[in-house]
Amino acid sequence: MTKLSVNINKLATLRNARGHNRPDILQAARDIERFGAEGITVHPRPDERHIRYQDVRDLKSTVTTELNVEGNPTPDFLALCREVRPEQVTLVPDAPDAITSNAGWDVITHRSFLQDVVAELKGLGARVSIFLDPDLALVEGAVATGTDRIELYTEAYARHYLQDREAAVAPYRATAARAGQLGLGVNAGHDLDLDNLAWLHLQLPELAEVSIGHALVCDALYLGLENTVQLYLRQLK
Ligand SMILES: CC(=O)[C@@H](O)[C@H](O)COP(=O)(O)O
Ligand SMILES: NCC(=O)COP(=O)(O)O
Repeated sequence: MTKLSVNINKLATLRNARGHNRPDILQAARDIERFGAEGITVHPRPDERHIRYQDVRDLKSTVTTELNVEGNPTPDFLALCREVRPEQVTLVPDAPDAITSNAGWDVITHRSFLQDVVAELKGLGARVSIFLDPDLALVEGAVATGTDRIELYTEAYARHYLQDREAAVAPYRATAARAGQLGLGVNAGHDLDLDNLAWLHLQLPELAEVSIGHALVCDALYLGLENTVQLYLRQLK
């Protein structure tokens, strides 16, 4: 079974557009869980342009499924993880000014750094996942960090899906299969949507979790949040 973790960054973007608390992202997280999602994902960025560090603290006592906190393990981010102890931490090598995540880890170059970070986070009780490009050559490097899971960066899959879905998914299928053989769990995320999700799910039997935000929140503007969460869940059946 593949779990759906809803990324609520874009609800915080909307809230931050005014100085008030509308939409209330804590209430939204509760509702998203009530509508059937199995996790809530947030990606606090250093400029706090959407999710704020205080949101992560507040979400920890609100979320009853699993809180997945994504980010680059800077000293501030690690201090937040020590305080909040999320169920899952997804390490993403973002530059502070990145518009959105745009690459997975170079797990070879950063092996020793990642080993230290993964060990500390696991010591806090978190499951750790490492954001990774779909590249077979990287899987053993990911194993060497001690991570529990990888999160496959699906931007390229989403970009090529409509042209040739078989070619688009092939590197993901191979990378997920290798990860599974080596004992790593497999998550996926970035630009997944109602068009491309079912095919990825069908082709990757290892897929434990998808985290989806941007497209899901856009769809919710037209379809409503409850209906949208359920439509995404249906793609994972
Ligand atoms: C890690 C990842 O794939 C990202 O998609 C991220 O969580 C989204 O962040 P933004 O909402 O800031 O684009
Ligand atoms: N880890 C990916 C994520 O949380 C959401 O990415 P996106 O759906 O906003 O592109």
